[in-house]
Amino acid sequence: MADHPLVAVEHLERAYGSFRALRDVSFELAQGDVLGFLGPNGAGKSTTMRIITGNLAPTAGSVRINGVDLLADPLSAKARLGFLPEDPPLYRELTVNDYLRYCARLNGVRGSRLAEAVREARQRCGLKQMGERLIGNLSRGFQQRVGIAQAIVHRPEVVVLDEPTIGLDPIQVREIRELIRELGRQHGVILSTHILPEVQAVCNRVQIIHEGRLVLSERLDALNERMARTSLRLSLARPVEKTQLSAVKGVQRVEELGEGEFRVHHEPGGEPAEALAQRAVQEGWGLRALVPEERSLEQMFVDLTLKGEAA
Ligand SMILES: Nc1ncnc2c1ncn2[C@@H]1O[C@H](COP(=O)(O)OP(=O)(O)OP(=O)(O)O)[C@@H](O)[C@H]1O
Repeated sequence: MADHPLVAVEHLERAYGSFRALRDVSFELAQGDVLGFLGPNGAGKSTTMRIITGNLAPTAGSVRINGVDLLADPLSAKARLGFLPEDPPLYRELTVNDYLRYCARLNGVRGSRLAEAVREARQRCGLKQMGERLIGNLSRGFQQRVGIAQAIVHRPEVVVLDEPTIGLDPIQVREIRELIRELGRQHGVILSTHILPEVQAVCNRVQIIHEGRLVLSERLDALNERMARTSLRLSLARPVEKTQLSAVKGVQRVEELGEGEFRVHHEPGGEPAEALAQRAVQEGWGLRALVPEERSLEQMFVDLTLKGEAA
């Protein structure tokens, strides 16, 4: 089944009564992908995650997990999936080993494979020494590791993580992010989060959902390239016409921001900063500042979800 995408979502729709929470959502996840799934509150992230993990039926559309249709063959499709919900279903009164054994059995791991599966999940999640500890006595960070261990104990091809670093301290956040990167080497990972730097730290793809529609789905390296500098912020002490600035070599377009402030747009890589500085000195424009501007993921998120701009 190596030729299938790990996850293939096609034309997903979900209505709650007359409200359309998802509209024609389609995307794929490939082996090695760590996909950051972003969206403002109420955009449809949880609905999508619940459908993909087989916990909610779509109104229309299909989901295939490594080629297996989730609706037609849910048991087989779900065996290929691991899920860490926002509130992991941990049994505080069980030891880590007992809990992981229980989860492995629920996912069809039996017999001699059981002990090996639990040992491997513990090892991969940094819980090697924690097997006999009660879950209720572990720190929040270690409990989160147990939550991730239960998601991978049956060696699924796809791991879905919902807000995995919420409520952790900065050191624990770093450790869990490192673990997610590590998971990406052996599984396809879908990571739902509100934390944009988290996406930049661990994901190779990013997807933004807004009002039930995907408004961005892109590789992070391509997105970073697109967000690379394409404008300069220029501040001048004396009055200057926009046309004088547009005439400088390399300038594509000029926005007047008021009080001697301008945004000067240019081609990626074709920065006209030097030419502008020279002209400002020659013409006595009173150059106060000339600073490259970068579009951040946060800026793009705001543009797409607040202002409804195209990316
Ligand atoms: N059972 C339900 N009945 C009616 N409307 C619902 C139901 N579940 C979700 N919705 C609505 O569907 C939309 C999408 O909800 P969803 O929980 O998927 O959003 P989300 O992106 O996960 O938001 P958040 O980040 O706040 O969890 C929201 O407008 C929500 O109010």
